[in-house]
Amino acid sequence: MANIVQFENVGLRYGAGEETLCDVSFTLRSGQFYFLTGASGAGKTSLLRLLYLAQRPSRGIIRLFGEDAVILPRDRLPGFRRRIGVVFQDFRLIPHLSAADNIALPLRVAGMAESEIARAVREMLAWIGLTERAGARPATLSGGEQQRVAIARAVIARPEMLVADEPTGNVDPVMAERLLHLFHSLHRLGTTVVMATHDWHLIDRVPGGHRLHLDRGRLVDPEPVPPMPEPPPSTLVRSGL
Ligand SMILES: Nc1ncnc2c1ncn2[C@@H]1O[C@H](COP(=O)(O)OP(=O)(O)OP(=O)(O)O)[C@@H](O)[C@H]1O
Repeated sequence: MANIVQFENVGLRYGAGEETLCDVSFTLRSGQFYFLTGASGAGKTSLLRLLYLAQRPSRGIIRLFGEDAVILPRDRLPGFRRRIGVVFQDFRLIPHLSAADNIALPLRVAGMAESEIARAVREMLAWIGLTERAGARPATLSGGEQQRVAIARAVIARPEMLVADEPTGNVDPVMAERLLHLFHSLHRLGTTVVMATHDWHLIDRVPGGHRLHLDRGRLVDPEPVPPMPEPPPSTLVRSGL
């Protein structure tokens, strides 16, 4: 199995002061599912930004698709970025475009014929269960619906790697489960998935999934996933249990 990403002693410093990421080294293998965990402020978004080439490291080596990504000339960045689908924490859907046009965006940028785009978008809308909302603007969609549109846009051009920053952060547990199912189905098709999450219990839902854990900017051995908390006693009384 090929290595798709290699970080060696990567450090990232924003301005002066402490490094936000320090001596981060890991390898991601093609076709695997990775969870990136860590407390708020541990550096998850920063690490993902290095991964999808939105940010260069302050030091260290990053190899992406077998090439040195740190010294990659600027004109080769777009080609590399097209191989990576990104689901942003805040969705970043274009407000004046419909759900269908948001999803179509990567294919339009790539210059695909409109008839092919229409077919691919139809398939994507069906896959995310939003066929009926094809013409809706993002502001009229629920958080979970916007999230699914963002996922469809990230994967429509069949990226080799999908990077998602807290994709289940703003949705209820049922929607979180559905979104995870979408990611899992992509993983089964061979896409490498990297998902930052606070939701430790999602990790149990992906058999064979790997975990990278950040603690204040350093990758450390993850502690075991804590058991699901008991409901507060008042709910038990109310439900007569
Ligand atoms: N552009 C930036 N300029 C300066 N500092 C930044 C910048 N982006 C992030 N930081 C700082 O880097 C640290 C790590 O932030 P980051 O967003 O990577 O953490 P995170 O683990 O993703 O947090 P969360 O779970 O809350 O999203 C924080 O202290 C943050 O304030």
